[in-house]
Amino acid sequence: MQKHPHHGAGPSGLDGPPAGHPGGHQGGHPGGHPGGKPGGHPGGMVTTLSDGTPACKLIAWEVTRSCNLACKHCRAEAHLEPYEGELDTAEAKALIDTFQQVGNPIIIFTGGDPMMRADVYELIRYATDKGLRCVMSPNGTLITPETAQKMREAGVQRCSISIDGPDAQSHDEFRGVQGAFDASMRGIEYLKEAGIEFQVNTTVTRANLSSFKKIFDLCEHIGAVAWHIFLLVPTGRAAQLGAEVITGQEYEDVLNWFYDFRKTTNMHLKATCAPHYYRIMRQRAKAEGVPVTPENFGLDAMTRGCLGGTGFCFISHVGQVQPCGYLELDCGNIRTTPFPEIWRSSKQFKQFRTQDEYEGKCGICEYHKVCGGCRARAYSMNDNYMGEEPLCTYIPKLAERRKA
Ligand code: HEM
Ligand SMILES: C[C@H]1O[C@@H](n2cnc3c(N)ncnc32)[C@H](O)[C@@H]1O
Ligand code: MET
Ligand code: SF4
Repeated sequence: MQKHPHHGAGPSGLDGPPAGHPGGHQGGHPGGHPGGKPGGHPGGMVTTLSDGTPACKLIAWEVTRSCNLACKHCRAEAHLEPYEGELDTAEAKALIDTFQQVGNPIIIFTGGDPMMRADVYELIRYATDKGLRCVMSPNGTLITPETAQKMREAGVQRCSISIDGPDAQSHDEFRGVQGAFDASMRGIEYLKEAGIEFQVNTTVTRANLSSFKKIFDLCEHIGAVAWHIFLLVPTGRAAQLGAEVITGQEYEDVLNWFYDFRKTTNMHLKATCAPHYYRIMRQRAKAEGVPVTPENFGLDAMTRGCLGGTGFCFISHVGQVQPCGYLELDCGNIRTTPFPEIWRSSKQFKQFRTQDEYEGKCGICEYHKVCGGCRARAYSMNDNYMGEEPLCTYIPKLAERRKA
């Protein structure tokens, strides 16, 4: 394997991508991507609604905010006690009834811990019966053989389990509860026994930067079908974690490592909240003379960095629609405005769909269409959700020309 010239020695002791190439590639991985996974997701082909609005491909729905963990970085500042004003079963079903008016999105039943909501299996069954692809993101500690079976019967297609350190000590320290790592690993075994596939989600911070490869190895070892990395957004409890935000250069390095890792594995690797990965992927592919086509890069060739408001949205525990969970922007509430109307007409969503509305570098960048910058970081770090991505080191061609 050829190492990228600028990334031969990674940050904080990263020691390079794993050797060998077991034929892994992003292409035909049977992962649950919006946009048409092989043999699944019928709505994947819908790209535009009849009025020209982009179709919604993925919805993260916070069915409850309650959670038994106390992660240091939690955007939701989730706690165990029940929250006031969560949607009841009838409201939740009425919301599900509206989803297919905006496409045929994958529904991520998230939280909090979605297992804290007693009727979650009933809701998933209801959505599955309508033909929606349903996935779930429990933290894994509460899964038992019985609940794994309930998930299976409800039609859950995949679970994400967050792992933020390569071992119990580092993971438990970050997630705020002793024993969380072992409990999540046990939960994963129960999922496997029930025949439910799982992916690992990892938030990259200064604390786990040097363990990046170890976490990758762990994901392979335990049999994850995918590894999704999230880059810390300093919001919620993470607003106090400024020192955990890595630098723009470290960020470039991590994403270059990520690009190299994908050549060595059958896991599907996806960078979420790291929109400039899609720029880096193109820069690297160009340097290697590899065209960015679905044959070579699978669905990564067709998606974009930040999907907030363009192909993705978040619905909070009380029905507030947001571009994503990390950006608490009130784009409308499903209790007062039908969800499809918010998707089509919210002022902020329309802004996200128009390059001229973007400010700073992101507004003039030639990679805009494939990146978009993290709107949540622009807001949490610089108070301007249309501002430039604070952690991008790239200087757009137009900016360079203007300087010259
Ligand atoms: C199939 C199983 C999947 C699970 C269980 C899962 C889980 C999650 C969870 C829990 C979140 C965060 C929601 C929140 O709390 O704010 C999330 C966010 C996200 N996921 Fe996934 N995901 C899955 C697949 C995918 C796929 C296939 C994609 C697509 C390309 C995707 C793209 C995203 C995006 C764009 C976000 C939003 C990040 C942001 O808020 O900026 N996910 N996912
Ligand atoms: C869906 C994923 O989002 C992660 N997550 C929770 N809070 C934050 C934050 N402030 N920044 C980035 N990721 C976060 C969870 O740890 C989970 O892995
Ligand atoms: N609790 C789940 C996790 O940590 C999903 C939501 S995180 C705000 O993965
Ligand atoms: S990040 Fe997820 S698991 Fe951790 S406290 Fe928040 S909701 Fe719970």
